[in-house]
Amino acid sequence: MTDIVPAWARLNAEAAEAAGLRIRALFDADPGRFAAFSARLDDLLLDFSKTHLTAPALAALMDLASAAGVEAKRDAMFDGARINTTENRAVLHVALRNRANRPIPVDGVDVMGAVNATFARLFAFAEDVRSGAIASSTGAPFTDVINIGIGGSDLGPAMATLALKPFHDGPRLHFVSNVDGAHLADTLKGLDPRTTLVIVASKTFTTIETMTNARSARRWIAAAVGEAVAGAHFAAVSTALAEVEAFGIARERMFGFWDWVGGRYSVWSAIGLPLMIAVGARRFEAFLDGAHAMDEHFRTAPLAQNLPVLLGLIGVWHRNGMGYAARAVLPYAQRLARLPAYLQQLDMESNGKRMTLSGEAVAYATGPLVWGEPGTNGQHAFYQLLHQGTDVIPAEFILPLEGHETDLAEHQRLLVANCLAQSEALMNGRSLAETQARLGPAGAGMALHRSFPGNRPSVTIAFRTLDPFALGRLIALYEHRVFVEAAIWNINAFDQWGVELGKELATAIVPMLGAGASADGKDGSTQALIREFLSLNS
Ligand SMILES: O=P(O)(O)OC[C@H]1O[C@H](O)[C@H](O)[C@@H](O)[C@@H]1O
Repeated sequence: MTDIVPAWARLNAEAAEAAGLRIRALFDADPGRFAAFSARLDDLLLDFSKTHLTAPALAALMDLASAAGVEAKRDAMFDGARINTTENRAVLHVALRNRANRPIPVDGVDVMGAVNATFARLFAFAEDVRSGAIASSTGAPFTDVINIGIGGSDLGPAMATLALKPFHDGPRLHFVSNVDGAHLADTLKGLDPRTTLVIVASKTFTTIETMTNARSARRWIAAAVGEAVAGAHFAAVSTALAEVEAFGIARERMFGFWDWVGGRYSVWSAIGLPLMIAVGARRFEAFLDGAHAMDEHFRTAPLAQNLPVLLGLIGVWHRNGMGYAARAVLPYAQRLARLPAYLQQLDMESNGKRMTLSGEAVAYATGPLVWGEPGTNGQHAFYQLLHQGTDVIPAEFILPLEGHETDLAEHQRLLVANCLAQSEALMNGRSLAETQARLGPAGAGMALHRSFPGNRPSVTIAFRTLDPFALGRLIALYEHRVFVEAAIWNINAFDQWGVELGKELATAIVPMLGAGASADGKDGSTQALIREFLSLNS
């Protein structure tokens, strides 16, 4: 293992050199560039040739990975070590898709027994809801399922349910997360409480938004079917049995998971129940199979061909070497519309940290701002800034090559052409001279406005088609990329203390928005905003 300090220094030196290069020139100088700066796992292709990375820079990144102990840290996660040190927990979302049933002991007990038993219950429940064997209190099959949850108890199943729309053959799915009453009200409008199943999904079963929405949904159901049988319309996904029972959901309608599954890593657990109901148990298993394929690849492939390692190193290269503060995630697939939001939680809640694992302030930048929208929509909105703005934002294009709409093949060609055109345009730009030549003398005054600096990096992740297996594999790729970056930054990717302060203050402000409680002691702005609210709501 090399020492980390010289490894960082070497990376920075390589980055300083590479920053002076034109990406396009790297292709001109090396016909083998694509082969050298791409990697694949079956049909999944990671193309990082349209970046400033050079062979010595990649070697420096590999050294950094080794100096940071990425492999040992990875193995510790897969072996069930308590790597989430600030919460003293193991991190074992990989156990949920451990399809080979490799024993994974936590405190000496193999977790796979509990995992498999829980899946057996979940799959039976999901299939019974789909077939109507588990029916509503009226005896009619459930036509609609509402998942009430937030953060990791919403984004995963909501993202995946949309992504796998062509595979839906169960009841309709709806997701309510925001405590804004508009979310619940708009969702309930048009639904029949007599044939609606509500899944209350909360790891802790204390999250204020979820519990508030769940209580209101319960009133809506009970008003239609009666309090005595309202429970037939509920299921719960949680790690907190006592809280679930206190809410009035029967033990047999509760599906558990474990403290070693982080919220943003929980789509593979019982939190995936809505997806199981939408697409069925077999396809959910294919989703797990895809993640397992990526887990095995991450666990065993040499670092230089290891997709999550490479993607993580590219992240470090852009964030630390090149100094870019953001990255755009741009899926060229409308059904991946919620993927950027999902990745925002996965990435920013994991790596938005400023303390090292040993409790010192980090001396380098950590997690970037992650944002995006599907293409081609984004092209007509914010790509202007990507092409001509003053900041360079590396883009990650995600591209399923085959669409499901075979009768709309022309759409797919247009979609793919646009994706390829964008990475080409970002890299090549259009020089002032070329712009002048194209515009001719008449357009001389416009040439500066209409030229493109280019030399803007991007990565393309392409695969055959968006199906359950490919989605599972893609999400696992991103999970492990976040892991690799955290390993190099020496931070804990698995806690989220940064969300607590706001929750605490909100709880204290709630009474101040009702009658009587004093806002004394609050700052002038907060007091004035409270008065503003009270003047309209008293
Ligand atoms: O599942 P729950 O316990 O309701 O938590 C829901 C979400 O809220 C928390 O504040 C965390 O920021 C998230 O990581 C979590 O996924």
